[in-house]
Amino acid sequence: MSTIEARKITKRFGDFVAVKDADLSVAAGEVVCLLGPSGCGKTTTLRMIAGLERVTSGDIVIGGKRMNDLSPEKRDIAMVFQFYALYPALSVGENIAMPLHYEKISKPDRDKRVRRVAEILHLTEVLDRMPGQVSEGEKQRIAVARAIVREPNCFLFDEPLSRLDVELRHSMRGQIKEVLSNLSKATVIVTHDQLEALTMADRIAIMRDGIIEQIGTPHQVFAKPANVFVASFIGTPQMNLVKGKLEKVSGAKATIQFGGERVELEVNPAVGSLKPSEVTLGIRPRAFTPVSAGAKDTILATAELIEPMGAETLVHARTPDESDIRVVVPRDVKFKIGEKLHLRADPTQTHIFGEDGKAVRA
Ligand SMILES: Nc1ncnc2c1ncn2[C@@H]1O[C@H](COP(=O)(O)OP(=O)(O)OP(=O)(O)O)[C@@H](O)[C@H]1O
Repeated sequence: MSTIEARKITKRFGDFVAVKDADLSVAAGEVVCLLGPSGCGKTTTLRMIAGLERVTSGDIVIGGKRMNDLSPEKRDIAMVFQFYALYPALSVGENIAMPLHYEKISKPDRDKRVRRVAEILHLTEVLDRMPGQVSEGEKQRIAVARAIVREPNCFLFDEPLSRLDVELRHSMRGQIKEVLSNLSKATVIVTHDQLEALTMADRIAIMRDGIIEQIGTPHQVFAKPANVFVASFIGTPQMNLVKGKLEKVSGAKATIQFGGERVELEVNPAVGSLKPSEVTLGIRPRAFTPVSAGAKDTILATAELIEPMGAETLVHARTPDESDIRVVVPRDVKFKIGEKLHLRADPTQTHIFGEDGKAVRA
């Protein structure tokens, strides 16, 4: 059974808490990405699962077995690091076969396994070459081939693509995802690149300051961020997060003072339980529709900077109370700098966060 469970794992370095009470459960065949800013504890979490770092408290359970006291080689996992070192004096095929030397496998079986993973990773053509004679993308695939050739219980990847250029990273994401989905193993990938997480993960665990803030599918963390941090971290351009004052809620309509205006917005019913208070409104840049002047319940803003982005245009605008907002419109919607925008926010993409920063949801 290929599963990974971290149960309330904590890691202290002296007085410093690098990871706090992290719960993570990865099913067989599932890819979970640990995503978060630098220093949030992603690598430490991965190293605790691998056994390269002891947990201060909590349990690591792999394949249903508690692993806390087992060394990395006894955990039946394969790790792929950012800096994969290939043996320069060995051929690609010999590099891939390396992990099998420690196992009792006959030479014909070993060759068969190397050929099979080489086929999966499209390396058959380069098996006889030396590492100096292959491209960076091929080197990365060799590192992955070396990890999967042993057929371990699960995989751990630490920033596997960060050394590759943008184009190669893009194609490798798809290739690694495809290989992993055919292997039915539990996999954890550490990354600080949200695009990598959104494209490769079945679920994403978003970390900040040693704490897992939210775990969910890429769609869940994007469409229903649990708090202001997740909302600000996921999505490009970043979600607009502006302070507002909730004045009253009646049914599905809330009256909110925001951007120098008093607007009535459609909200989810849970907002009805809030007392009048300071709130943070979260509106994705693509959730605004420009409407004509005089339309009701719109947000007024002045265009300050216009950035063409190909099929769309990013407009940086400022509300009368000096909040900066980003608005993305199709390329054919033209604005001039200094022009007044009247914006309607899509209620299904308008999030309300309470004073504690947590999303208010039904
Ligand atoms: N051996 C150690 N001793 C003391 N502090 C450490 C040690 N290893 C990590 N830390 C600290 O723990 C925190 C989490 O580090 P970690 O490497 O897990 O972060 P990360 O999210 O992987 O960051 P990055 O994306 O920059 O690699 C950091 O503040 C780091 O300085």
